[in-house]
Amino acid sequence: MTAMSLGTNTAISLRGIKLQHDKFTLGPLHCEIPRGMVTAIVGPNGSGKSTLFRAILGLEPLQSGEIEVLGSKIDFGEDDSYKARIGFLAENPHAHENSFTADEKAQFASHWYPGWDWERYRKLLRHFDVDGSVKLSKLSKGMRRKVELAITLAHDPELLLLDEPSSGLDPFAWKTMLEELQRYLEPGDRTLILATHILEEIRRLADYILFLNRGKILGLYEKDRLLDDWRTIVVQQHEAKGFGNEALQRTPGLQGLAEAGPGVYRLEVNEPEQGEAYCRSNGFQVLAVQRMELEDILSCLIRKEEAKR
Ligand SMILES: Nc1ncnc2c1ncn2[C@@H]1O[C@H](COP(=O)(O)OP(=O)(O)OP(=O)(O)O)[C@@H](O)[C@H]1O
Repeated sequence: MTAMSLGTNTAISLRGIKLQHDKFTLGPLHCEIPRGMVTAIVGPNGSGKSTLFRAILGLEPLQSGEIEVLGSKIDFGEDDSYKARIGFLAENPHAHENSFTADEKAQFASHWYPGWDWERYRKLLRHFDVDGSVKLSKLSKGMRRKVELAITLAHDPELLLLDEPSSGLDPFAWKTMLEELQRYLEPGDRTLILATHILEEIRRLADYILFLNRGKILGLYEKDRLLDDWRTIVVQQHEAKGFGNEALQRTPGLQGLAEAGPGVYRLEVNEPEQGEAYCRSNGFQVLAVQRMELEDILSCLIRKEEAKR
């Protein structure tokens, strides 16, 4: 680990990191994940979200590049004291912990984390409605998830990394989880990074969306900006001009274009005002303009990326 070199507004800096697993390559990734914010890591199955978490925790040797977390440069297998400031919830429970009860696992964690707070742990278990004296192997998947969440939150980490936190949770437990995460974020200086497929989680929690596809970062987007900027515009060509969409290919901010009927086109744009004005001034009547849902924006980004392959 080396001295502080990160800007105070950065929680994690990925500087050209690259690693390889058989046929899967993660990276090279360049990105600064903001501090004091919630970043959702979003991407299709197998895009590398869990691998990225493991790399951030120094559990994956890098082929190249470097990672800085909360001001500490990670040296694989070296000093890992920075981890006491992090809470990590893995995607799957660890089988070697099956014979422990939740309280026994918490006891173990309490020695490791200086900020451990038994009162907070017990409150979280009560709120999640789970019994800490039951062996982890005897708990249902969702119950065990709740225990793991309580243990991850009990030391009030500066940086919280959650890999698909709601996996297995029923809708009531999911709501409790959101409440607890919102409570965790209340002081305003906590950084939460979560990998998730649940769009409602992203809508409710995320400030930023880090979009991964096939081991590459497609972008780090400010969520509100993404939702404000992306629109679908449906246009119809004036008959006198004849059919053809060549002019539409040059629409400002064009991200996607499809024919929706004879002379009718559906555009996806991220410069809505300029895009609409351009269509009007190029012989198209604007039939509809609509904000896009997050899932449509994300699938458009993937389509664009796949088209490059
Ligand atoms: N230890 C490993 N050895 C070999 N391949 C691995 C290993 N870990 C991950 N992979 C491969 O790396 C790729 C990325 O996996 P990863 O679990 O990071 O994706 P993910 O985005 O978290 O997926 P999901 O959304 O399904 O959880 C996959 O192709 C996976 O098979």
